Amino acid sequence: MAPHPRLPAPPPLASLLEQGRVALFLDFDGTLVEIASGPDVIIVPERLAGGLQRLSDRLGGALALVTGRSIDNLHQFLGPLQLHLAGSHGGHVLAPDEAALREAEPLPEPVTNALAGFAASFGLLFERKAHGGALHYRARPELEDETHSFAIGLAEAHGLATKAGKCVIELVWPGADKGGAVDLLIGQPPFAGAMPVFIGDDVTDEDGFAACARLGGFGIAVGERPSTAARYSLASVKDVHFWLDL
Ligand SMILES: O=P(O)(O)OC[C@H]1O[C@H](O[C@H]2O[C@H](CO)[C@@H](O)[C@H](O)[C@H]2O)[C@H](O)[C@@H](O)[C@@H]1O
Repeated sequence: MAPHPRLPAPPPLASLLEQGRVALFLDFDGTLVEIASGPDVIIVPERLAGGLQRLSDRLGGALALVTGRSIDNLHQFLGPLQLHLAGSHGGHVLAPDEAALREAEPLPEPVTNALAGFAASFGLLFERKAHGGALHYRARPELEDETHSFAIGLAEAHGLATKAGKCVIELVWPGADKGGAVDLLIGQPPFAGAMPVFIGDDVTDEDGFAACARLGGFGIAVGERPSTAARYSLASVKDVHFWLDL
């Protein structure tokens, strides 16, 4: 992938750490693992979980994964993790000992049924999550507009919110966003006082970039998607792994 057209590469992590403590907030899909044709067929490097754990130790525990996936789903791919985890776009946040820092409810059943029904009718993939539900149209990109209209209408009818991403639109509870996860975690002991840095590839990561900038840190956008709130960029998942020394 070509380098980001507008944003420079970040300074090396080692040089940031020479200046003071750093807290890292890492998106998962498209940042730590390559985008694949569906949520269940991603390829997770064997060394990834161990590498994240070592990086967290290097940062004194100031590392969190902040993902749109549910935390259970993340565990299926990475195994048990002694890390802070924010799933469902920040709607559900756990400390390393699994104490809940933020909890969320499942979506109402009629909403889940409506999403599943729409997916079945149009040949889309419905991803059922603990605290949300996603319609994936990667296999039928021509249905983007129709899928978005349906999801937005359904969300409005039930007082819910939507999150749009790469070939996906999801229904979530209002207030779930990655910036909120950063705001919550930066008040926790391993993160407090450290410079926050958020790395992500998708639209939903912009809230995380903006929160870090507001808190004196910055965002790093991954890939070619133009970012409005990041200060730096890295071209690919491979470059993220290199920058993090995973
Ligand atoms: O916040 P993230 O960790 O980036 O999660 C965002 C969504 O990622 C997953 O969907 C995306 O990745 C899939 C696998 O590569 C891809 O097939 C899909 O098109 C992408 O949108 C995940 O399935 C969602 O639940 C996450 O919200």
